Amino acid sequence: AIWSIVQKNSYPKTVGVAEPWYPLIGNGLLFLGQNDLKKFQNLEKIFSAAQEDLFRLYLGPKIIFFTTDVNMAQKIMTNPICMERPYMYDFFKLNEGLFAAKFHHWKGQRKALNPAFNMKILESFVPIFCNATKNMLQRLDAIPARETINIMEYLSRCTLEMTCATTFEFDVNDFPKVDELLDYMERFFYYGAKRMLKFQYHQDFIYRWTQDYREQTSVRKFLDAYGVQLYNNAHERYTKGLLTNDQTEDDNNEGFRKPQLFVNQIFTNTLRKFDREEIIHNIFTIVGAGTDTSATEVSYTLLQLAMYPGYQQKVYEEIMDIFPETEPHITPESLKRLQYTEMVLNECLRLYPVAPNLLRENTEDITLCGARIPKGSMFGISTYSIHRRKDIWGPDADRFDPERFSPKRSAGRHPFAFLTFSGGSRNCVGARYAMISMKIMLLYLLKRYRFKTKIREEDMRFRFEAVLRLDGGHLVQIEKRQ
Ligand code: HEM
Repeated sequence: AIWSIVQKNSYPKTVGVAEPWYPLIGNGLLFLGQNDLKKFQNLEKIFSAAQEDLFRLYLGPKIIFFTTDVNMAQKIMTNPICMERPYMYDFFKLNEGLFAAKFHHWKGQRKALNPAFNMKILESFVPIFCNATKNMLQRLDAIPARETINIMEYLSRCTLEMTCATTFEFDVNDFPKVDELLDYMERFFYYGAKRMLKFQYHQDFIYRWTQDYREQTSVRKFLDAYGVQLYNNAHERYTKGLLTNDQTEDDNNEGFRKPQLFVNQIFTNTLRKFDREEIIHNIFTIVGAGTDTSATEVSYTLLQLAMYPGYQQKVYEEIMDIFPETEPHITPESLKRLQYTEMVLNECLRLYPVAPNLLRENTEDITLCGARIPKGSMFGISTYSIHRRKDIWGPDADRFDPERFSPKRSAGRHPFAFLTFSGGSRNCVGARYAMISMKIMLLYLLKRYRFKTKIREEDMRFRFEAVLRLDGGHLVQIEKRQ
């Protein structure tokens, strides 16, 4: 107890402390015994009350130096000595993949995999995105009129189909238990995020005795068996010379490029050799990072449009104006013309950032706000709070207003004011992939249906999970357009 008091007072006042704070447990009372809803609310209360650019949150003896300030966020996220992933990312057990990898490991991987998300490759994915969306429409068509559905369930199945098909040419519709697979993936990430806020579970030797550990392990076993099967299959194709990195156009089909699947990129990478473990972890990373995220953001967007029929009509009119055909010709270029739709999407990405908090670690001592912070410390950037700062977004920052992203109002905005895809070189590698696929989903969905909801913006409550989860789900009714 004495040591924790000494530790608390060893920093200057410029680096505040979240309250309530107690010796030994630090800010633990904000989370101990609280449900996921309350945990989220308590964190947000602290963040919105923060006066200092940098303040400390104590999970027991562990400190996280949090910020809700854009300049501080930029300082941390662009500093090469703050690119490390803290130990908490180990809880996801994907350390050999891009998302959770330690800095020395990550650097070479990221350089080698950046080209796997270039525009030419993304363009070759467009038919896959369209097909997955059309399959979703078929499932939605079967829903009786005026029935309330959680649209997220349909969207996550659709994005799983997209990520599996673009990662390793796997059609999830051939898999007899797709819903089980989705459920397992969601649960796997859920346990990782839950463990982050349970500091008493941070030590492996304690966690190993918990029910959560047993459940996370059984979920992982299921997913691992699956990952190994996929790896073996891809490896066999690779040894037979069937995985190539060929990006030339198909002679018989003008303008058509064979989709350059992620697995091809990784097996045939000329910049770096990936071993078996790295390939399996990266496959899980891409499918994991690309499925729930895009589905969540499109769900929030549809819900928001259902709340505001005027905005929905405006997006619909833009879509019909640019893509009036039943079978529109879609390219990343033509999607760029959906400017109002993009403003709406960005506004939803601002209000509902899928990762409400980002974490980093420093590999060398650093001085911030006059305090010397030793290497190996943890930093937290609250994107959710930055996105709702009234000094940046105006007094109505909590309100949905797509005009905030008009070119005029965006001009001069701080580059770290909008962090849904994170910032600095450890940002989201799939951001363009996500934007293209999300626009395609919105395009088809809004062309076909009108969305309605009984949910009101002020009633929305969030749960602390791996992604920003809406309590009660994204409940909407769909009405087929004539
Ligand atoms: C709307 C959709 C998405 C959002 C909001 C989003 C957001 C993010 C964020 C915030 C991070 C950084 C986390 C951090 O700094 O700690 C991240 C990392 C990452 N994302 Fe995304 N993401 C989305 C879609 C995707 C998609 C579709 C893919 C792949 C197909 C993807 C792949 C990744 C990967 C591999 C990383 C780790 C990057 C690295 O550490 O180098 N994401 N994403």
